[in-house]
Amino acid sequence: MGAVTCQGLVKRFQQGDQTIYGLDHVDLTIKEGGFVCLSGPSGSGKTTLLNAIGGLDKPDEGSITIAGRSIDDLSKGELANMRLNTIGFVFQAYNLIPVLSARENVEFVMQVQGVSAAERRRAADDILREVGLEGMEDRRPAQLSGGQQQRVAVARAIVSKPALVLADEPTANLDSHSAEQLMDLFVSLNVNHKVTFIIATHDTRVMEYAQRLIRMVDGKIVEDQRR
Ligand SMILES: Nc1ncnc2c1ncn2[C@@H]1O[C@H](COP(=O)(O)OP(=O)(O)OP(=O)(O)O)[C@@H](O)[C@H]1O
Repeated sequence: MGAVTCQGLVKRFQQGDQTIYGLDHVDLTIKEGGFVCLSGPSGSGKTTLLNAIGGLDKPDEGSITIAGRSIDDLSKGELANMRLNTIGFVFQAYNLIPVLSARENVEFVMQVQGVSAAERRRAADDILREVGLEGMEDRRPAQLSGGQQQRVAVARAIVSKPALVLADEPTANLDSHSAEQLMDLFVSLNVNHKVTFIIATHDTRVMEYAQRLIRMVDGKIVEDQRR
């Protein structure tokens, strides 16, 4: 379900009178259940690639298939639906809603999906326990540490059991212990639920977990290493 195919992706950005290639003819196939890290220097196109795969930013050229379905011609509404039902996003900035508790933050997506209140609560509490936040369900983000907030963000991203998780620098603000816990959680979802992971990172601790390490430079894939 979580397979991804990118063919001939090009994304150009205009910076003054210069054209920058965020993506420069990227071809990439990731199988269902893949655990892939994107590495490369700052500005090499990792976020641009995640945004294209997640349907957040349309490439200028090329085509993308997610879970066997082309997303090239989807409307904004259809893309939003695909994100809601197929993809979990984990960003460096946790994007939690400050006035909501951890549980309410996790429930929020399910509310949009139309899940009943009782089922939402059960699923939110289950996933918060799984990420190690039992007993903290009623705390607001400001009452949690950075690592704990990141785990709420992860719980929110995975509560609906997406086929694909896209993570952009998920450990950037985490201490070693929290980073390790987060990666163990990702691996267990990958192994037990066959969730496909694509993780953009500068963090060598994260790269050690990759089945496949892709290196980008100037919008191009320059190395694709399978382990
Ligand atoms: N909205 C934008 N407008 C103009 N240029 C952009 C935009 N988004 C990205 N770029 C440019 O595209 C290139 C790729 O950026 P991208 O954010 O994908 O890199 P990255 O590998 O994720 O970097 P980092 O590791 O710093 O997060 C960079 O040169 C960046 O300046």
